[in-house]
Order: sequence, then structure tokens, then C-alpha cells
Amino acid sequence: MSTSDKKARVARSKKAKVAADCYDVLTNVFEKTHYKGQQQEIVEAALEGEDILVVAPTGMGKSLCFQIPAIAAKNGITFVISPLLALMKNQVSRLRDHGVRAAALNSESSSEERSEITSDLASSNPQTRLLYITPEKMGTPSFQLSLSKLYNRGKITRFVLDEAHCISEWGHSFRIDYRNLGFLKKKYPLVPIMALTASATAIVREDIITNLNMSPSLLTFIHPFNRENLFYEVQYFKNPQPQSQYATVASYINNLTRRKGGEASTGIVYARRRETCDQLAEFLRRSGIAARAYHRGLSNAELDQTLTEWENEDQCKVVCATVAFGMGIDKANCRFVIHYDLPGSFEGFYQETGRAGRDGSASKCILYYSREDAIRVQKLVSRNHAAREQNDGPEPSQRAPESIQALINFAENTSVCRHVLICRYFGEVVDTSDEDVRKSYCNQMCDVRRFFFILV
Ligand SMILES: Nc1ncnc2c1ncn2[C@@H]1O[C@H](COP(=O)(O)OP(=O)(O)OP(=O)(O)O)[C@@H](O)[C@H]1O
Repeated sequence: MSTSDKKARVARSKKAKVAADCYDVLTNVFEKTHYKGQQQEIVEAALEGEDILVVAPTGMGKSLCFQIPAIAAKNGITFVISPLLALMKNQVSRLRDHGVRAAALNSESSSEERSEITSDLASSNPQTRLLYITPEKMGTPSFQLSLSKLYNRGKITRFVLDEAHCISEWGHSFRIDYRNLGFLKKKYPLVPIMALTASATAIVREDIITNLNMSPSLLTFIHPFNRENLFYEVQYFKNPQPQSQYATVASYINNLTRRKGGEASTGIVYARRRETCDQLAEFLRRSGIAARAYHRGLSNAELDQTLTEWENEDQCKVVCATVAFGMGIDKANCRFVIHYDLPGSFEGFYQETGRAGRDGSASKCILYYSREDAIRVQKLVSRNHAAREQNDGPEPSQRAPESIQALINFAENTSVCRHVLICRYFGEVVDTSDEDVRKSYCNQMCDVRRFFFILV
């Protein structure tokens, strides 16, 4: 056998081992029968040490993309940089349920937890496989000292940036540490990076890659943005008085329940203002709907209780929430997401509606729209944008004014399928002159019937 044949054989058997190790974790640790989307390609490439950018719709299963290689590596620690404590808590407890050594280091960690983690990191063979951490903590000098020691001993498996669009969205303003994470690649060049997000336009993707100094040979996995089981619809309030608008939402939800033979569906109603959430939840309760408010003006204990009751469908079916009810919400059978008013960006709208129908069953996404509300949001967004431009630092790359304009166009559109508009916003090329392509996007799952009937 020639040398090149031998090399090819070694490479093949290495690939087969990587595939077998990952599959073993998928089935034996997470008890799943098969991969979803491009999970297989992603986890195998990760285990081979590539830098990776994953863009995949909400609910695709991005977490397993970094959890599987972290466990399959059998050695070393994967650091998961995550923006929210609730998100970390949720993921760590799920991992522990599967018997995985995972921990979170943040402002809520007890001193006992901290010292346990610190001594594990300092040991010759750390047992922690995944450590969730905030970008702020990652940047502290004391933590960087621990990282350098681990790096010199070859114990860092990977850095993972979950919800990586925050680099673009937040890094310019109040969470500046997000933008400083480029130091990871500079100080620890041999550690691969994986960045994951559900909603990133080409500009935001570029911003993430540049900011993290990711390798020019990085692999990018972009899943189709279409969520074909979601029915998108735009509605208008006939009367601009809040009580009348609340009544419209209540009657919509009660109609859904009637149509399902009296069985109440689980859902979310998003509103921009806390006061609206409180008043709407109260109105819905008086209309016989088990609703609760969720926003940062409530205590953590109340928020935790609402989340648990909603997840278990015990006394709470509908959460009336601000964007605080966000990342990490993973309830499979959320049957509707209603936007009581216009969210602040197209990305926000996509992420929030993406919390419906994670089990793949048909679910509704209703946006209540009015010109007056659109003008209000546009003003708000351009004020924030101007403030960001005046700050030191790079240009805001999320292009907020363009994003909100795209959402307004989406709401006012009466001729193109809403699924197509969403996918085009994120840069997918959709050839609507091809009937098969058209049907694959628009299977009568939106209110723009004209698109369907005129073209088909
Ligand atoms: N291969 C698989 N087979 C079956 N279920 C899976 C698989 N991968 C992930 N899931 C399930 O899909 C759900 C969504 O996963 P996950 O929370 O990772 O999604 P996500 O893509 O991160 O969504 P988001 O962007 O909203 O956080 C979870 O309940 C998870 O257990």
C-alpha cells in the first residue's frame, strides 16, 4: 500500500471514530434516535477541531451542536458564553439530568459552587465538561489567569458563543464585553470557536466572524429559515382603546379554545410595555383565560413561578410578556405567539414567533399592527440608533432602522407570502417563479392568500 493510501485509510478510520463517538453521545446520553437538520455535520466537524458558525432557526436544536462534541471529547472543558442567567440555569439542569458534568459561573453562583468549580479547573484532570459563563466574567483578570493555565495544559476543548447575534446587537451599548471577546482567539489561538445564532443577516454574520477573529477557514452552516408549521397572520385593531384591544385578544384566544373543543392552548402574548402586560393579563383572567404577566418589574420569585406554571400548564396557559420572556424558553407545544404591538426589530419578531410550534405541529403567529404604532416604534428605534452612533466604537451593525422598516413592510405587504419575506430578509434566495419552490415555502400557512391563489 502506498503512503498516500495509508494516509487516506488513517483519515477514514479517524472520521469513522469521530462519527461513532458523536452518535454514541446523541443516543446514549441524550436519548435521541437521530440527528436534526445539519447537527451531524456540525458535531463531527467540531470534534475535528474546526471553527464553526451555526445559523439555525429557533427550536432546531442548536444546543446539542456544542454539547455533543463537548462530551464526546471525553477530556477538557467547553466554555459556553451565554448572555442570560436563566438560560444557563436551564441548560445546566437539563445536562445534569442526563448525567453530564456541567456548571455555571455567574453572579448567582454560591461561594460553595464557585470554590468547587475553581478547584476542579485547577486539578490535573478537570471533570467539568461544560462550563457556562457570562462574557463579563470571562473578561476578568482572575478568570483569564485560570484560562491561561488550562490552555497551557491543553484542557480547553472549545469556546462557544451562544446567541452570538448579541455581539452585534448588544456589544455596542450596554454589554460591551460581548465585543471584546476577540481576545479569545488572540490569546488562545489553538482553541476552536463555535458561534451559534437563530437570526443573523449576512452583515451580522460577518460582524460575528470578524469580531471573534474566527479562522478564515471556518465552516458556516446556515439552515433554512423557514418554519413551515407556523401560520403567520397580521391583524388590525378596529378600535384603538386599550380595553377594546384587550377584548379583541381575549376573544381571539377564547375562539381558539372553542375550536379545540374547549381545550385551552398554551401561548405567549408579547407587548412592549410592562403596564400593558399587567393590564392584559388581568383582562384575560377576567375573560376566563389562565394568564400571567411576565416582565422585569416583577420579583425573580414571581417570574420563576410563572415560568414553571406555564411550562407545566398548571394554572397558567398564557404569558403576557415583554422581551424579558425570551431566550431559553423551550416549551414544545406553545400553540400561539401573539404580538399585541410591533416588536423593535425584524430579528426580534422572528425569534419571538419562533417560540411557537417547536414540536413541529401547526401553530399561530399573530401580529396586531397599526400605522400609529409603527410610527411610534420607528421614532424609538431611530432615537436609540442615533445614541449608539454617538458612542465611541464601531458602527452599529444591526442596522436597526432598516430592520424595523423591513418589519413594517412585512406587516403592510398584501401580495407575497410571509414565509418568503422572512427568508428573504435573512438573505435566502427564493425563486417564486418555480412552483415547487413556492409550494415548499407557502403551503397556505399565512394570511396572504392572494400570493397562493394568484400564482398557483
Ligand atoms: N436530534 C434531536 N432529536 C430530537 N429532539 C431534538 C434533537 N435535537 C434537539 N432536540 C430538541 O429540540 C428542542 C430545541 O432544542 P434547542 O433548545 O437546542 O433549540 P435551539 O435551536 O437552541 O432554539 P433557540 O434558538 O430557541 O434557543 C429541545 O427540546 C431539544 O431536546
